Amino acid sequence: MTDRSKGSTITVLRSNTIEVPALRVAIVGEGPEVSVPLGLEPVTIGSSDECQLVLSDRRVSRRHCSIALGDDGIVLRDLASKNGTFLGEIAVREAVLVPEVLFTVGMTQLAVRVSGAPSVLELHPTPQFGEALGGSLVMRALFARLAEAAQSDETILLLGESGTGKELLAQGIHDASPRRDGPFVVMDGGSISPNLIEAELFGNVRGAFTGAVDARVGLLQHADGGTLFLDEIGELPLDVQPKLLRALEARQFRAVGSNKWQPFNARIVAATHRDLRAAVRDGSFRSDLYYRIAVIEARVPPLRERKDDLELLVDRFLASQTPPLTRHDLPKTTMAMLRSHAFPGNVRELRNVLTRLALFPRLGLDALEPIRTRTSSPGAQDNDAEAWSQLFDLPLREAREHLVERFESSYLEAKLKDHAGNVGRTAQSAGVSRQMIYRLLERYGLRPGEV
Ligand SMILES: Nc1ncnc2c1ncn2[C@@H]1O[C@H](COP(=O)(O)OP(=O)(O)OP(=O)(O)O)[C@@H](O)[C@H]1O
Repeated sequence: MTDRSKGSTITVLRSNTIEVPALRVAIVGEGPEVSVPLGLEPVTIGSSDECQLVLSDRRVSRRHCSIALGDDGIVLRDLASKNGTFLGEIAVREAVLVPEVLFTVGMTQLAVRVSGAPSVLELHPTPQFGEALGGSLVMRALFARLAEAAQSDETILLLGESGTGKELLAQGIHDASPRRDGPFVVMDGGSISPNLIEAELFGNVRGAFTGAVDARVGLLQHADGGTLFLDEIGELPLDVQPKLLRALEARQFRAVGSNKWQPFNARIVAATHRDLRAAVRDGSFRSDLYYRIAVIEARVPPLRERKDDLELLVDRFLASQTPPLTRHDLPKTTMAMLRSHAFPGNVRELRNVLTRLALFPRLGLDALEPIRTRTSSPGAQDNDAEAWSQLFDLPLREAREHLVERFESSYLEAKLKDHAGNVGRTAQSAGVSRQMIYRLLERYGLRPGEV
C-alpha cells in the first residue's frame, strides 16, 4: 500500500470484521461540492437517472464508468463509454485510484475523497444466508445485517432488480427469525389484478363484490404466527395503500365487505425492483407507507456489481444438475464469458444460462441469448423435443421454472404482436396490470416495439 492510498483501503480487523474507509466520489469544480458516498457498493457515473452520480454533460454516456472499493483498493472502470474515461491524457479501461487523483469523463473532472473516520463493519461468518449464496464483501455485509434484523419484528424492505434473490432472502429472514416455525406466505403484488389485491391481502366476506361467491381468508391471516412477504410492493394500488398502512400501524385489518376489525400477528418483509423514493416523489407511492415499511431498508446489489460471487453460484447451479456437474465439465472459456456478461436478469439469468449449458454444452456464447431467439430459430422443434426430455433430469422446481419462463416469454411475445406492441392493450387482453407486462418485458429482455 502506498502512502497516498493510506486510509482508502478495506482493512481486515479480525475474522468477519472489516474497517471500511469513509470515501466520497466528488465532482471537482467551483461552488458547493456535489458528491456521493462510496461504500461496498460501486458508484456508477453517467447521464442516466439510474446512476448514483448523475452528470448532465453531453459527452457523458448513460452509464459511463464505475468506481468500486474492493480488495485491490479503489478501482475505476470504464463501462464501454462512447468518449472514454481519462486519467490525465490517458484513456483507461480499468485503473486503481488513490484519493484526490483527478479523472475526467466528458467535460467533468472528478476525484475520490476521504471524508472522515473509517467505520467498522461486521460480515456474516459464512457465504450463505438461508438458501442465498454470496461470498463478496457486499453480500456478506448484507447477510450480517439481515441476520441481525431477523431477530426483531420490524418491517424490512428489500430493494433490488428482478432476479437478485429478494424472495430467497425474505425466506432466509423468516428461517433465521423466532417465527421460523410459523408459515412463510408470499403475495406477489405484480401478478395479481389490481382490483383483487385488497381481497387477496385482507380476505373478503361472502358477496363482498361480484364473483365473491364465498368468504375467503386473506394472506395476512394465512401468515399468522409467521412472515408475510409482500413482493412487488411498488405495484400496490394507491387506494389499497392507506389500508395497508392502517393495518400495519394498528396491527389489525378489515376483510373486504366486513365492519369487523381483526388483529393479526405476521411479520412483514416487502420487496420491490422499483425506486420507491422516486415513486414517492412522483406521487405513485404514499410517503407515510414508505416510511412505515422501510424501517430497515436493504439494497440487494445486481450480479454485475458482485462478480466475485460468480464462482460460488456457478458451482452451486452446476452441482444441482442431474447428474451433478463441475466447472471442468464446461468449455474452458465459460467463466471468462460469464465474467464479461452484464446479466440484466441477474442470478436467475445465470442459473438459466448454466442449465442451458448443462443441456447443450456446445452452445457457448449462444447460451447467453434471450430465450426467444433460440425458440424461434430454425430447427427449434428438434431442440425443443430434446430439451423437453432433458428437463426431466432437472430438479422439479428448476424444470418447472424453466418451462414457465419459456412459456411466459413466448406468450408475451405473441400477445404483444397481436396488439402491435401496445402495452396497455396487451395487459388488458392478458388480464394483468401494465406494470406486470413491463416487469416481464424487463425479465425477458424484450422491447414492445421490436416484437
Ligand atoms: N444469492 C443467491 N444464491 C442462490 N440462488 C439465488 C441467489 N439469488 C437468486 N437466486 C436464484 O435466482 C432465482 C431468482 O431469485 P428470487 O426469485 O429470489 O429473485 P427476486 O429478486 O425475488 O426476483 P423477482 O423480483 O423477479 O421476483 C431463484 O431461482 C433463486 O434461487
